[in-house]
Amino acid sequence: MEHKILVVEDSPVVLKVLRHLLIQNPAFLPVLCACYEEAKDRLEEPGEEYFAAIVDLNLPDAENGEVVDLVLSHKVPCIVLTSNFDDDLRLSLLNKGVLDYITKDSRYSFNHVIKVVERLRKNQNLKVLVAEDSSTSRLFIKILLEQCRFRVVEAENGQEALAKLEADPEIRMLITDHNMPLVNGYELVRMLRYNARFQDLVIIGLSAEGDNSLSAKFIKAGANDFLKKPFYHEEFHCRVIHNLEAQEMLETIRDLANLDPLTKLHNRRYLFDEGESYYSRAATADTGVVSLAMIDLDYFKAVNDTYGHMVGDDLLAVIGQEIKTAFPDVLACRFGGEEFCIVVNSDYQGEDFLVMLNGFADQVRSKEYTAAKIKITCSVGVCRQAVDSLDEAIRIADNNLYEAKRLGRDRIVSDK
Ligand SMILES: Nc1nc2c(ncn2[C@@H]2O[C@H](COP(=O)(O)OP(=O)(O)OP(=O)(O)O)[C@@H](O)[C@H]2O)c(=O)[nH]1
Repeated sequence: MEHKILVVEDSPVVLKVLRHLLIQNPAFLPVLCACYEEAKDRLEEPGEEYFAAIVDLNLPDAENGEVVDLVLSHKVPCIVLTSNFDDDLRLSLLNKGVLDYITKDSRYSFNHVIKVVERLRKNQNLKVLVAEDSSTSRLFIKILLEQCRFRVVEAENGQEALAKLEADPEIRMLITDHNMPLVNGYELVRMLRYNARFQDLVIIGLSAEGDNSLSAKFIKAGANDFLKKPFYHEEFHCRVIHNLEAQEMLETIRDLANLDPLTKLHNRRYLFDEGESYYSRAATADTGVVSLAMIDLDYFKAVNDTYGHMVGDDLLAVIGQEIKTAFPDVLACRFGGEEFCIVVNSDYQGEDFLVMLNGFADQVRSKEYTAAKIKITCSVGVCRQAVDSLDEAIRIADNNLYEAKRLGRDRIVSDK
């Protein structure tokens, strides 16, 4: 969906620069206005919705920042880009609810503005939970977050917060007060950090003024950051965004380390890191036998030779997707080349793993893939017996895969 960005600026050069930077992102459609009246007409046009506005304070027909009130009265997030830095003016603008106040002191200022708009676009897909028993405080934080286009969920106490986090995996950030009934903020953070599911949740604690030990306690329990109340909303925005961006960067690095870039399945390294725990758990916790399958595409070299390496890549990517769809929530990885590996617990989806593998092989055989309409089959080797380690399971499945190839391909060979 395209987002209209209103730009109100009397300098044609600045308008041109902002337009150029905004259109680099196809999600943005800049709407340029050279004066207050033009902006007013645009905003009042029926059915027009603006995602954000970038405004200059000094316009030929409105010299004292009137455009800010105009934009805010239409409930459009407003970013001020101005040539004069003035502390009092900055404070008064931030109090009005301006999202950011950026001075045109270098060419980096323009990039900063674009970064703010891009952040807003990402925020609209992110849910933030505010856990706070005071409704006034909760509403204040909710308004601050909604200004940044976050989707906000509320909880009145720690227990409700926990229930909402359990029920809604889309919540990416928790902002929690400490003094709450049932479960307090500090206990809530401790509980969450003991649960692997919430490792990636960004947590910001709120501590009351004068309670110096609480902020440290929050951090020790696993919060990413804390804010002392009362806080200035510029600091609030900065901390929220910085912590979110740090977490996003961490996830990107983790993806780069663990995912195969072509198929988006896990890579071999991840299989060896995680797969062993399936077998150790099965041995110690009596969770049933783990099954492992090696899936190898047949005569894949011929695909490369006939259609070229790029088409071969496309085919591998689409087969990766097929595996993801056919076996959701399993440990599935690209083992190497045109070979894939799947590890499942015995209770996986309550279905027989061999039946599922047969269904998958039937589906691959019946389809035509890529623009070149390629027909392909796969051979599968399976290990379903109880073994002590991942290495042992791979060795058995690999032998069975070799046997499937030897018997003519397009088949599944399993040890039981
Ligand atoms: N396009 C593409 N090809 C790859 C990639 N990785 C490995 N291959 C090719 O996969 C082919 C595998 O060939 P072989 O090991 O002979 O296997 P095959 O042709 O599938 O024959 P069988 O396995 O015996 O049925 C080779 O041509 C590799 O170059 C990749 O990332 N992209």
